[in-house]
Amino acid sequence: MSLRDPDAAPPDPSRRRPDAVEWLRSLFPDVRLPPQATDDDLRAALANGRLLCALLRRLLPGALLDDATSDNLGRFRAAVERMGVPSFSAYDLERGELSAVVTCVLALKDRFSSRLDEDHRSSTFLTRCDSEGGRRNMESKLQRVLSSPVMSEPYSPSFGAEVYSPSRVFQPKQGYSDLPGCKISDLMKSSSLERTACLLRKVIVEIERRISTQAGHIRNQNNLIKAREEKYLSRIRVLEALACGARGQTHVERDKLEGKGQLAEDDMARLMQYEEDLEKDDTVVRLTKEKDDMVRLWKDKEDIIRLMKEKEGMVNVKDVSVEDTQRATDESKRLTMEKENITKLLKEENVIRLMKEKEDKAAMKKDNVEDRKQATVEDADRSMEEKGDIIRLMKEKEDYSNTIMKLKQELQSLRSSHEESCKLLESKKGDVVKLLTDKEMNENIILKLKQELEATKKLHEAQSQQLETKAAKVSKELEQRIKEIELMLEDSTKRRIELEKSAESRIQFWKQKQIVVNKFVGLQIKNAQDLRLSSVSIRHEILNCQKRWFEELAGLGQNLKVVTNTAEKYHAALADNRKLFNEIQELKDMVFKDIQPLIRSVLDGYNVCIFAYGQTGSGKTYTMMGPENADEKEWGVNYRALNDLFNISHDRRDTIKYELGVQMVEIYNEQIRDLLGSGGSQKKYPSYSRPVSV
Ligand SMILES: Nc1ncnc2c1ncn2[C@@H]1O[C@H](COP(=O)(O)OP(=O)(O)OP(=O)(O)O)[C@@H](O)[C@H]1O
Repeated sequence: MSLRDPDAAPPDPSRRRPDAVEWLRSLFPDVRLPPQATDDDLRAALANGRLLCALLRRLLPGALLDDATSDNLGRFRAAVERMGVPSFSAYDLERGELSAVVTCVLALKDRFSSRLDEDHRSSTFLTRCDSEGGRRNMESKLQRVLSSPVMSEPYSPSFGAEVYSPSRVFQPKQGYSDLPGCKISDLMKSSSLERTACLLRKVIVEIERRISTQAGHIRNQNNLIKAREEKYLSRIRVLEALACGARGQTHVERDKLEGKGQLAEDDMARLMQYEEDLEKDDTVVRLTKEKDDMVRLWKDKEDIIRLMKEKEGMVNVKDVSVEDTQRATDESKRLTMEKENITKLLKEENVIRLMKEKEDKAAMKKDNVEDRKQATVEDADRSMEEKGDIIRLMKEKEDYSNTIMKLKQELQSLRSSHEESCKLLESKKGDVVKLLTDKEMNENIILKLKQELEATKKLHEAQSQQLETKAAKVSKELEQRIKEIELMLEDSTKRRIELEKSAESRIQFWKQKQIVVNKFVGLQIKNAQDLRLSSVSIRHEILNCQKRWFEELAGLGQNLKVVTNTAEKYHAALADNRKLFNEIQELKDMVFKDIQPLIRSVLDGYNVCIFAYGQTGSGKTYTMMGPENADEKEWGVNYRALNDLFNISHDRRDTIKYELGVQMVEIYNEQIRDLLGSGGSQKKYPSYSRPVSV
């Protein structure tokens, strides 16, 4: 913890923002913050709160407890408020004055800047000690220990020089003092439990060291107070002696004056007054007061010694409770009060004694006044000279009084400083009690860890025993296996020899077989050569055949060309025929007009025959019937003839009644077939020599 000199002058207000900016830049070199940053620059850098959170994480890992909140600024402000560092409002950072923010940053700097240096040294040490993956874990544990109340230094000027250094935590003591650094590193690497125990042991050592340092400080202060006390006691003794000497001398002078009886009445009265003044002089009172002061000093000393003893007792024995301390304090107060009462009584006794002495002296004075008057007159001249001596002594007395006043002031200042020391001791007492409770807690933790370590050790021993037995068993098995393997090796050697022998015989066999195969191969080569010759002749024959086939194919191609030409000619002829036939068909009304008188002669009783003749597909049926679904214009000769006959019979119906009958036959393959009769298709006529009537 950084300690600030309370007497140091406050920082220059104009330097506050640059100081804060410089510090932030030194901690976070990558942050976008120019050296001469303005308020706006600083506001922009700190606005989202990330830099502030990073700063707090760097200064005190684990300070940001409220991780559930996503508001970085809120987390930072809550953390600094918990730490007792002056905080600021969100408005200050957004739009308001930045002085509160700068104050907060500088307060953190004051508190943690020296710790950062130590952390740097600590991280260097840790890097040296442990380069494994567990180093981070170790660092975090160490940081937790460093940030615990046990390890935090009390904020006291007397401990300013005892700034905590993490490297001192690992400074071995007692059982580890003879271990080198690498050994400690090995210890730390050995296991996490041992490492934790080692770390806690070192923490305890550090706590003990601090307590002993505090005890040393208190002892030194006690010695200092004791030395001062002795010095002032000796001074008081000297002053007391001087005061007694001055009083005795005054008495002697007065006795001389009275004895001579040479002083006048007023001189006598002055002397009496002087004596009374002497009696009333506050020297005795002052001395008594100083004595009281001394008594108080003794009391304070005893308190300090008692506190020291209590603290040492607490440090060494560790079993003095707070209740015992309170009881001892009450006892001490009671003793002090009794002592004060005794001192008061003593003072009263002294006063009574002094008053008695004064009364005795006054009585003696009255008895001897007459004698003294005479003696005073005789010694009047000498008394004048001695009066000068008295004045000198009075001056000396005043000097002594001044000295006593100065000493008194010094005593007062000493007392105030002593009271401050007492207050400091009281505050330290609280710290020591806190340290002791922390120590007890740590001791409990260590005890638990020790127990765990013991349990782990036992488990480890049991496991190691199991492993040893297992290893012994495995070694036995391995020995047996080696023996078996040796036997197998012997067998394999024998087998190898046998195999070599059999291989030799087989080689002989294969050599003979090779000769036979060589002969067979020679024969096969010869056959292959013959086959090659025959294949050459066959190839020649195939080539000849191919040649012949190509010639035949060429002849066939020419024939095909002839056929194609013929077919083309045929198709052309067919088209010409069709053309001619169509021309003939166009002349078919014309045909019916030619045969119409012949057909009408049937009505006059004549037999008529219309006979179509031609090759197949030449259009005989078409000429006689016409096309299918033909209209009147397309009718063939038959339809036209019948239509004409029906029209004539219809025209002649008044005069002549005609009966018309139809018969259809087919002549095919020289057979006549009735097409309209039932089962006519089966009815065949033997010949068509008989005339057919239509
Ligand atoms: N003048 C024409 N105009 C159009 N098509 C025709 C003509 N003459 C014949 N045809 C057609 O030619 C084809 C053969 O004609 P059709 O049957 O009359 O010949 P066919 O001499 O009676 O044959 P078959 O002796 O084998 O009975 C038919 O499909 C017919 O329609």
